[in-house]
Amino acid sequence: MPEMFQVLPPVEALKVLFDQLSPNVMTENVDTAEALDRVLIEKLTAPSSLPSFPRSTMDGYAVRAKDTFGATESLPAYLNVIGEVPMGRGFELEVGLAQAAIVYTGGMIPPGADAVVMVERTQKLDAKNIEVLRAVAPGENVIEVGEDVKEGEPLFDSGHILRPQDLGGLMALGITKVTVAARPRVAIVSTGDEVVPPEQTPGLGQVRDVNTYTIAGLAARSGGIPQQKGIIRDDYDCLFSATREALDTADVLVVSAGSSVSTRDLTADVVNNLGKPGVVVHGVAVRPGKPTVLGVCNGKPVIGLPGNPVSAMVVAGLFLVPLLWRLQGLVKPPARQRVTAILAHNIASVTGREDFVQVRLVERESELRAEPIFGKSNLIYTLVKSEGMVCVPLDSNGLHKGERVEVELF
Ligand SMILES: Nc1nc2c(c(=O)[nH]1)N[C@H]1C(S)=C(S)[C@@H](COP(=O)(O)OP(=O)(O)OC[C@H]3O[C@@H](n4cnc5c(N)ncnc54)[C@H](O)[C@@H]3O)O[C@H]1N2
Ligand code: MOO
Repeated sequence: MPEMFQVLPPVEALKVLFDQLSPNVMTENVDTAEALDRVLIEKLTAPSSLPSFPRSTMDGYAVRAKDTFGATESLPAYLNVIGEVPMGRGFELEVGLAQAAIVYTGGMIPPGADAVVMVERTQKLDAKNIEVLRAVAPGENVIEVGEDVKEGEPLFDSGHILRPQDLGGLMALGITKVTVAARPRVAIVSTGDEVVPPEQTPGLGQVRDVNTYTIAGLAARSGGIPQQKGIIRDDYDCLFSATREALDTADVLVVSAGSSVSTRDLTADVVNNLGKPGVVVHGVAVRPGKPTVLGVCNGKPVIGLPGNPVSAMVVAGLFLVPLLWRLQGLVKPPARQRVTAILAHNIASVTGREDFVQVRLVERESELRAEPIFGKSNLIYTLVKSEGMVCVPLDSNGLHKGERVEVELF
């Protein structure tokens, strides 16, 4: 039996892994239309101003503001209508003294005009003449050239994660292609003689594969492309050839189970033989998830997850998620949503270890309560029934009922 491992705090373990990786980020040029949630790897500035022509924000009449000064219902200004500004086209005529042009919302303000009177603030005298019942100030109801964004203005820094409104903003400027980080391909290999595919009815002593799917989900949410490589027997040669093949076409390898120290646990040996330097961390000061393997094989990161479903999910959250963002050029993963809640029960821990406890959030008397869902890490429905996790920090020996805690939401 091998020696029980030396555990490292999670932050240190992650640093050991990152220190072995190249800082280079793989990029690709993609259609902006397809770039939602991708990490931008270029600095973008506006190639032109928006809007590129002055636009009306109202349906009404484009006028020279000074021609309306002093106008009231009892003493209106009289203006001559010289035409109608068509939508999507320019307008030849200039609006001169005591003149107006019909304009619609979003239409171009014609030359000479500097404001728009809303149609309901006017009265039609005949086909060619109107009364203006209220004065407008210069610029009123007008969007100026560059009011949205000015030519040359910085838009996004490298490292920005593109949101729906960003895609719209880029398209408005005609930026139809962007350089983004390539999505890391994450090969997921599950091991275990007892693990069977979900579509199979488990025999005595067998369980359906859970981890492949929770890990694939986490990887996809972190910008990765999961590659599900199936279930491999607890046999060194089988696991070695399956993981070597998987690594050939992936950027990251995740092995579920076999990360502990029994004779059946092959992950560490396999990682040591897949490439240099092999295992860089075996054992992390975290519960659940202590028997974790982190390695690098010829430049590619490998994570050996403990097989218990809760442990696999916690460890993937601690290492796979930041790793995938780091491969996409982010030093830190985007902050997860958090809420503050009152802890409903004590959570025991010991110093020198981070504990992650799943909690259900319940609103009671307009206060949010975090109810820990205790259970063995071999379960999956403790995770399914919870909304987030509470972390008991390394230097704490527990959290007390009634304490305010931060809940990191799933
Ligand atoms: N003597 C010791 N035994 C164990 C220790 C220890 O320190 N000393 N640590 C325990 C802890 S903590 C964990 S976590 C597990 C880690 O085990 P392995 O990573 O080696 O994984 P297995 O033993 O193969 O599996 C553990 C458990 O998880 C189930 N499993 C595995 N794969 C899947 C899957 N894809 N979907 C669903 N469930 C899965 C498997 O059936 C086992 O029940 O070691 C403890 N033992
Ligand atoms: O670490 Mo095990 O992961 O506590 O269940």
